[in-house]
Order: sequence, then C-alpha cells, then structure tokens
Amino acid sequence: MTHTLFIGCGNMGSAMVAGWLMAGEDPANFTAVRPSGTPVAGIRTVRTIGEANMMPERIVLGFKPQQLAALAPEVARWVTSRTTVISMLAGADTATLSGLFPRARAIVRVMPNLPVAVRRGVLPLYTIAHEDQALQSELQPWFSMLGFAPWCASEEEFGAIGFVAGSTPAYVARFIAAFAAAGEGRGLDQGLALTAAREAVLGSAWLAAATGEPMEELARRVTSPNGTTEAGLKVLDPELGDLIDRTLAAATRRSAELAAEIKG
Ligand SMILES: NC(=O)C1=CN([C@@H]2O[C@H](COP(=O)(O)OP(=O)(O)OC[C@H]3O[C@@H](n4cnc5c(N)ncnc54)[C@H](OP(=O)(O)O)[C@@H]3O)[C@@H](O)[C@H]2O)C=CC1
Ligand SMILES: O=C(O)[C@@H]1CCC=N1
Repeated sequence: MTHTLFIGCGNMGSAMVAGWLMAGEDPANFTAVRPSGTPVAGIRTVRTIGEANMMPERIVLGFKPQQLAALAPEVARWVTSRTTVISMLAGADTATLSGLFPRARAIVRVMPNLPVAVRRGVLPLYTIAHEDQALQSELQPWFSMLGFAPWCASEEEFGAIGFVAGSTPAYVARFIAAFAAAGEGRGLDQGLALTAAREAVLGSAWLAAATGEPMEELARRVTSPNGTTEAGLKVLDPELGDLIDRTLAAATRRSAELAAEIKG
C-alpha cells in the first residue's frame, strides 16, 4: 500500500481526497494534518505531523505558500529517499522545493483546480526528474483519477496551464453569477435564474467536450445572422479577450510576488 500524507488539507486538499475516494481509492491510504483538527471526510485526520508519525511514500504540501519557509524544516524530518514530495503551492518553484527537501526521491509540482473533487479537474504536473519514467508511470494513473493530468515539459508550461485552469472555477463562478444576476434583473426568480445560468454553462462546456469542435464553430451554430446572439457578441467580443488577458496577467504577477516572498 502506498500512503499519502497531506500536510494541510483545506479547500484543495479535501477536494483531491474527495476525488480519490470517489474513484475507489482506499481511505486507509490517506492521512491529513490539520492544526484545527477539522476532520477531512472519510480519512484519518490529525493535528500535527508528529501525531501522524509516519514516513509515507508521498507527502502533499497543502498549506499556504507563505508558510513554506516556516514549515519546511519540520516536514523535511519525515522525508526519506523513498518519499515523493508533491507541492500544490502556487509560486513555489522546484529549485526552491529541491533546496528545502534535498533527501526526497523526487519533487513533483501539481496545480489542481477545484473540480478534482468530482474527478473533472485540470491538474498539470511537473518534475525535474524527467528521466524517472518509473515515477511518472506510477503517478500518472493516480492523478488521472482526478481529471486531465498532463506532464509539462517545462516549469513555464506548467505555470501557463496553471494560470489557465487553476483559478478558472472562481472566474466561471463569477460568470455564472453575473448571468444569474442579469436574469434576476429581468424579473426571474433567484433560484431559477441561477439554475438556468449554471446549467447553460455546464451544458455548453459539455457539448464542446463531446463534439471537440472549434469554439468558433460552436459559437457560429448559436449565432443566427442578424439575430439576438450576434447583437450580444458585438458587445462581449471587443472586451472579453483583453479582460481575460489582464485577469491572467494579474494572477501571474501575484505568483511572481509569492515566489519572491517564499525565497525571502
Ligand atoms: N484553492 C484552490 O483552488 C487552489 C489552491 N492551491 C494551493 O493549495 C494550497 C492550499 O490552498 P487552499 O486549500 O485553498 O487553502 P486552505 O486555507 O483551505 O487550506 C490550508 C490548509 O493548511 C493548513 N495549515 C495551516 N497551518 C498549518 C500548519 N502549521 N501545519 C500544517 N497545516 C497547516 C490548514 O489547516 P486547518 O484546516 O486546520 O485550518 C488548511 O488545512 C495553497 O498553497 C494554494 O496555493 C493550488 C491550486 C488551486
Ligand atoms: O488563489 C490561489 O493562490 C490558488 C492558486 C490557484 C488557485 N488558487
């Protein structure tokens, strides 16, 4: 049995655990450390690493990036040459992580998004141990249980996919809420407006995935010449590309700031 110890298991750690349990992974293979003692549904939860008292094959860093310097020495005590250290910390690069956990078998970065909880996540992976095929073969099926889990060729590529997908559930939540609010503004009942907006987004993404057609073609099939969608797109199109670009640029800047903070 391969054991995984989560050091910090809040929003994202719990989402990953939920996905693995949904996929049929044995709950006995997971332990979570949470100082608050708040249980993680289905698995053993302890308050400190010492209480967990194990040298697991996999350690997942699931706390906040700003805590890395303070927590690394204690975590490192439990890392052996058999341990893969898996970091989900935004902004903590592999050079920094390798310096903090020199004994580890390998350092792997993952940037999951919240739909891992329902096994429809996007979770890019990166390791500097490229040549370690055994490691990648071992981890690939495990991460793939949570969704689309591509190995990235460079840390830059890893970062770019992370920025496209990592925060997207938050952006999509805003998008759905904006449509729902617009529906309410036009007299719809609140619950009905939200359900309609949410299902429209879910159905559109589902259709796009099922057909694999270009986005331009999907939009064309909705847009009757001189119809209502065309009128709407004339407002949306000039703004949207630039807005998304500026949104990701701000997240990228913050990631660089976090990286600088982590390096001290
Ligand atoms: N949320 C997201 O969508 C994504 C988050 N990430 C990354 O995941 C990480 C966690 O984010 P998120 O889950 O949102 O944050 P949360 O605040 O929900 O979780 C942080 C976890 O760290 C634990 N923690 C706090 N202090 C300690 C400590 N001293 N020792 C051990 N554990 C500690 C908390 O414990 P307790 O529960 O007891 O408070 C909590 O479980 C971040 O590094 C973030 O960059 C990456 C991709 C997406
Ligand atoms: O907001 C954050 O910092 C994390 C990383 C990506 C998504 N959530």
